[in-house]
Amino acid sequence: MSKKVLVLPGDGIGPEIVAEAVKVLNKVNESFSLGLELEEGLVGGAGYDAAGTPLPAETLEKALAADAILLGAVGGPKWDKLEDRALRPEQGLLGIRKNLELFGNLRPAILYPQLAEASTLKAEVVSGLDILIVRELTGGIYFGKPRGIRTLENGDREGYNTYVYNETEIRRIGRVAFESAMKRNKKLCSVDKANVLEVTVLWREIMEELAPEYPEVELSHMYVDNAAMQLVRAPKQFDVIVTGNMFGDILSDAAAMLTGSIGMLPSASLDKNNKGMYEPCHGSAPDIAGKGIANPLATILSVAMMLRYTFGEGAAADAIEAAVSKVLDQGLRTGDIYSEGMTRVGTAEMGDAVLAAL
Ligand SMILES: NC(=O)C1=CN([C@@H]2O[C@H](COP(=O)(O)OP(=O)(O)OC[C@H]3O[C@@H](n4cnc5c(N)ncnc54)[C@H](O)[C@@H]3O)[C@@H](O)[C@H]2O)C=CC1
Ligand SMILES: CC(C)CC(=O)C(=O)O
Ligand SMILES: [Mg+2]
Repeated sequence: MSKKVLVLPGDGIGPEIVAEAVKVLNKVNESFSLGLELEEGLVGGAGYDAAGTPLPAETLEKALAADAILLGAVGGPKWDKLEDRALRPEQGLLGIRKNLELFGNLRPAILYPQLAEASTLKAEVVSGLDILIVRELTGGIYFGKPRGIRTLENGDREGYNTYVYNETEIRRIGRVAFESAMKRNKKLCSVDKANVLEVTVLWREIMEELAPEYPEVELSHMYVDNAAMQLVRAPKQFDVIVTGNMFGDILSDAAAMLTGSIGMLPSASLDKNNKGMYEPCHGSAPDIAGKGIANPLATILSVAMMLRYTFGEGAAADAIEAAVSKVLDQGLRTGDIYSEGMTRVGTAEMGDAVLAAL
């Protein structure tokens, strides 16, 4: 069986954090004899600069041929002035997600006990936090048509997007969420805005329709505004959350802070066969790019998810997660998770420490 990994560093801090994750991947590849073959590609602003498009044909070809993709992040101010939005770096990322049908986005928010001080919430509210946000990733308002900016007859300009989901899309992400809940604490909260948006009335109906197939799972529903509040009030009431593309994007950034930093949140974006793209939940962080201070742990933990979900290499994944825990035990902290008395380290030092802990 081929085991190809495509590495797409992208923009901003992307290349810095991916370099550390690749060191870790190479190390476990060797020590666990995983037989992975790595190759690199260009995406996002890097793709645009080299080939005039955020998703060069060669990158898409490599992505389709790969079993897994490791991505850093895309985008940044350098490309913000592009008038044609189809050429923005983010479209390269969305293009991969759509072309590869990576509809199932798993975003675990886990608080490492060593980081209780770094969480925005009090220790008693977050200790032991381990929740999973299941976000639909290839539909909803990020992809719905029509979309654009048009000029009306009166000369006013109008921006518009379409929030649409068909039942097939809802059912398949619903199944991912129910299956995840079955493997965890059998508690699933579906987040929507069914008091206002018909698309989420259908979302709620389909979740209810699926529920009898998973009688052990306790299904509840919550409006997204309340869910945002509950996440920062009492996050441990949740186990698995399932929601649409945009709500999941927003809620997962909020959940990140419960774990200390967005630099701690990994993700898996899976197709129906568990082929996947793995990336940190954060963006290209232009404000700290090039300074060597970004936290590489979300990307390193994304490698662990890749080994577990796509390659079924649980032991290698466990080893990476244990190594991350060990460096936190050693008191090493990048700036985003720093608290008094700890040792402040840069991106490469953190990566090297994980490598040594392996
Ligand atoms: N998956 C992707 O490639 C994503 C790309 N973006 C793009 O990234 C660019 C910047 O977007 P922002 O809204 O600023 O979000 P961002 O996630 O890049 O940054 C938000 C804040 O978090 C900090 N941060 C993020 N990752 C960090 C890390 N690993 N270590 C330490 N601090 C970290 C940043 O320094 C910044 O203060 C934009 O072009 C945006 O479109 C945004 C989100 C996801
Ligand atoms: C292009 C965006 C949808 C990326 C993002 O913010 C995310 O996936 O979390
Ligand atoms: Mg996001």
